Amino acid sequence: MDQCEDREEGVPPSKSTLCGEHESQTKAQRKKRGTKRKHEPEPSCVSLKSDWSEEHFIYFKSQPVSAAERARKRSGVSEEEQLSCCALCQDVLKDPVSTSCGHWFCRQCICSYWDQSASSGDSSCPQCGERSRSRAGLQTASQSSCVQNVGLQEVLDEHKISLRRRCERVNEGSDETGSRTLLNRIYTELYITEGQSEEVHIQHEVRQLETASKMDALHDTPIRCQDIFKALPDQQRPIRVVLTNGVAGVGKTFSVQKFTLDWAEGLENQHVSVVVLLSFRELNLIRDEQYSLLELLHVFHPTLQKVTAEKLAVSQLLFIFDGLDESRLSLDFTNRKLLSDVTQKSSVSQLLTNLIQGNLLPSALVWITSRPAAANQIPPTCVD
Ligand SMILES: Nc1ncnc2c1ncn2[C@@H]1O[C@H](COP(=O)(O)OP(=O)(O)OP(=O)(O)O)[C@@H](O)[C@H]1O
Repeated sequence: MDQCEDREEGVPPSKSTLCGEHESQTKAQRKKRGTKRKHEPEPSCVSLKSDWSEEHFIYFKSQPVSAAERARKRSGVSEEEQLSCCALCQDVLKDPVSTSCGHWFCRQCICSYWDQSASSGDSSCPQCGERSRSRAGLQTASQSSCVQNVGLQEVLDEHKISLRRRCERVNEGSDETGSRTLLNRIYTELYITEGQSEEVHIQHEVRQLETASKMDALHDTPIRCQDIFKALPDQQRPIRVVLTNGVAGVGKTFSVQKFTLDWAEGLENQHVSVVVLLSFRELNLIRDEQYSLLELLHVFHPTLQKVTAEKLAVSQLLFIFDGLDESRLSLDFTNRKLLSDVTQKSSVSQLLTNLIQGNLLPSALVWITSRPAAANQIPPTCVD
């Protein structure tokens, strides 16, 4: 029997997997309505589209280089040196202020400089010549870093809005009419249970269903999808990598969408600063290309274009990879190519294996969903 095919109706739900709360109410009814089968877009297409995502276009933009950066590169002076020394008096900065191009001066030095050139009405930067904001607009160090953080916060807020738009409406079952329903209106709580990762990996999908009722009560603790990264009382270590295993049509995609929507609406998991929602179907399209993790993020989530490698390193990220059973990547966890730099280019498979193993962004959370037949692609040792 093809393990990936939809299962018969009325079969008891499996444990250590994701199950409909009431079989009669969720899976069976859904099957009658007809579970939507996912279709893979043509690989030749450069626009990525899924049934629940907006259309994304793959494009690259070179990182904008600030005038300050250009000037610094030209002068060969390090940023630290520039920040500690006034370019006018060449002494240690006193009451430091920055011009709009990012150069630092003692407040008194820059004000006297502009006073001297007042006749020409000039308020250009003495260092790079760029026109600057007036003296009232000069910024202190704390104001300047505040502006940078506000910038990042704006980007993250924009990302939340974009994910909210993407997840708030869904196609129900096989309804291809284009009429989309609000996820919150139809979402029913699913029955997710914790399982030993070894059990999940060795079990055949049908055996899981058959033996569901006989399994150890220890694992029979229902978990809300929003709590998927919260450790249970008897769990000692934090949960970093989660693999959610469930039969076809049981609601894995709905769960990751609900999780993402609640996060984007500011309701749950607010300790996560960026959710990166990806499906293996989308990743298949670039499986032969070389990307860095940072580029991957920018390509699939254009709202994150302004997020730099430095910001990624200090942000709590959550990567959601939906539908491992649809993956055409060859995830080789024995490959010794170690990646630890988010700007290092590699194959998508290597990016994923390094991310899952914790070599790349060791503090990033990872959530993978799969039908049981494909779950053994992730070694049990990598799953918390
Ligand atoms: N929590 C839920 N509440 C209400 N309806 C649901 C829920 N989960 C799933 N459904 C219904 O079941 C259909 C299939 O769900 P979903 O695509 O999430 O399943 P899946 O487990 O990801 O399936 P596959 O393995 O085929 O990808 C949805 O289109 C929806 O109609």
